[in-house]
Amino acid sequence: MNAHNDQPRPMTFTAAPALSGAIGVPGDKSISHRSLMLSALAVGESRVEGLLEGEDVLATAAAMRAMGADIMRDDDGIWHIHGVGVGGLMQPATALDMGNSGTSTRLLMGLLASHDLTATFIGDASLSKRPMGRVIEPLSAMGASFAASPGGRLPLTMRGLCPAVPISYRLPVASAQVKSAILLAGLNMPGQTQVIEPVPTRDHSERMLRGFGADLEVAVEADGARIITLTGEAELRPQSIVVPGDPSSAAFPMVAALIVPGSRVTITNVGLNPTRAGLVELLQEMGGDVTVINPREVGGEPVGDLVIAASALRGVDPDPARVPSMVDEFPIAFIAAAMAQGRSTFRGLEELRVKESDRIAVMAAGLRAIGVVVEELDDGIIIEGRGGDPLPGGGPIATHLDHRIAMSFAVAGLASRNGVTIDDMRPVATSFPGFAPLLTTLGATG
Ligand SMILES: O=C(O)C1=C[C@@H](OP(=O)(O)O)[C@@H](O)[C@H](O)C1
Ligand SMILES: C=C(OP(=O)(O)O)C(=O)O
Repeated sequence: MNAHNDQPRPMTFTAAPALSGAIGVPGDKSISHRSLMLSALAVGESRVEGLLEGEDVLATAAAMRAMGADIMRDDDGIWHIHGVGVGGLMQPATALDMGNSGTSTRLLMGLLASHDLTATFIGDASLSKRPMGRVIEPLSAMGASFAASPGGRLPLTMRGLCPAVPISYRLPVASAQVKSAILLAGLNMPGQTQVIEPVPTRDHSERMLRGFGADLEVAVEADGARIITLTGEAELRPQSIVVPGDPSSAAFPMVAALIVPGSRVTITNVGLNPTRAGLVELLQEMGGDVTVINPREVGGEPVGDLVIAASALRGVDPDPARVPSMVDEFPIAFIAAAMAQGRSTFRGLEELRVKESDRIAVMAAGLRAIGVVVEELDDGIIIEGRGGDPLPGGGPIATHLDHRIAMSFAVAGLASRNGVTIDDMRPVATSFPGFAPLLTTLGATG
C-alpha cells in the first residue's frame, strides 16, 4: 500500500550475540481480518483488542468503511466497529484497494457475492499475479458474475446477486481463504451453504462465525474430511474480541532463538490453534528446544507462551499432510533446515508458488545466494543443512514484495558470517510492524 509507493528500503542483518528476553508479537492476521469483517456485519458495537495494525488488515478496515461500517481506534488501541447487519453493506464508491493481501481479497469477494452491489478489486503487483479463479468458480455457482483480468486475476469487477443460491462445494485445493469466502457468502442467502474440506485448514472462520451467533455445524467423516454447514440469513451479534499473538509472526523470533548460539527467548501470548501450530511441532521434531508454558484459552482460541533455547537442529522430511497447519511458515522453516545437521526434504508445497511470491523459487534463489546448497523440486525443496556452521551470508536478497521472504532472510542474517542484505524491508509492514526493532530488543544488530 502506501509504503510501496516510496523507495525500496534495503537492510543488512548481521551475526547476533546470544538473543535473550521476553517479547510479544502483534495480533493474528487471519483473526484480525475476520474480526473486522464479522463485526461490520453485526448490528451494534463490537470491540477488538490486540488487532494487528498491519497494512493487510488496514486494507480490510478501509474496505469495510467504504461499504458503510463505522470503524475507529481509540487512544488505548482498542478498535470499535459499528456494523450494518448481514446484507446491509453498501455499494463502494471507488475501487477497493486490497494492497498486498490475498486474505482481504478472497474473503471480501465471498462476502460481497451475495450482496446486490458491484465492486472492483485492485491490488499491488504481487497480489495482481495471484489466482482468484479458485473463488470465482464457487461464487459464480452461487450467482455472482465476474469480469477479471486474464488468468482470473486482479483487477477484477464483480457483480453480486441477492438472493444468491446456496451451494455444497468440495474444496479442490486446501485453502482456508476459499472455504471462508464461501461461508461468508452463505451468511446472506436463504438455505444451507456447505463446504467439504478433505484436508483441514485453519478454522478461525468457523470458530468466529459461531462466536458471532451464526448457525454453523461441523461434521467429521471417517476419512477426516470436514463438512461445514452454515444456515443462511444469519443475524450476527456484536462481540468483544481479544486477538491472540500471531503464530506466523512468532515463527521468526522462534527460529532466530534456535539458530543463534546461546539464545534463550520467551514469546508470550502466541496463538496455538492446532490448525496453525505445525511449525512448533516440526521444530521440536528437529531437536529444537521449544516449550509451551501457561496454555490457556483467549477469545475462543488456544494460546500459550513459548520458551525457546538455542539448539542443535536435525534435518527433517515433514509429512505433506501437515502443510496446511504451517502453510505460511515454510520460508522460515527452510532457514532452520539450512542450519540443521543433515538433509531436509520438503514436499507437497505447490501452494507456496501462488503466495505473495513463488516461495519455493524465491527461497531457493535466496538460500543459494547466502551459500546454502539446495535443489528446487516442482512441489518442494531439498536443503543441505550446514550442521550449525554459520551461513556464509550475502545478498541482496530479492524479496519480490513478500514479507515472509524478507523476515526469513533477516533471521538468516543473525546466524551468518558476513551478514545478509535484504533488498526491501517495506513489505514487512503488511503483517509484522515493528519486526526489526523487536529483534533489536532481543540483542540483534541490524
Ligand atoms: O484464511 C486465511 O486467513 C489465510 C489462509 C492461507 O491462505 P490459503 O487459503 O490460500 O492457503 C494463508 O496462507 C494466509 O496467510 C491466510
Ligand atoms: C499468504 C499470506 O497472506 P495473504 O494470502 O493474505 O496475502 C501470508 O501472510 O503469508
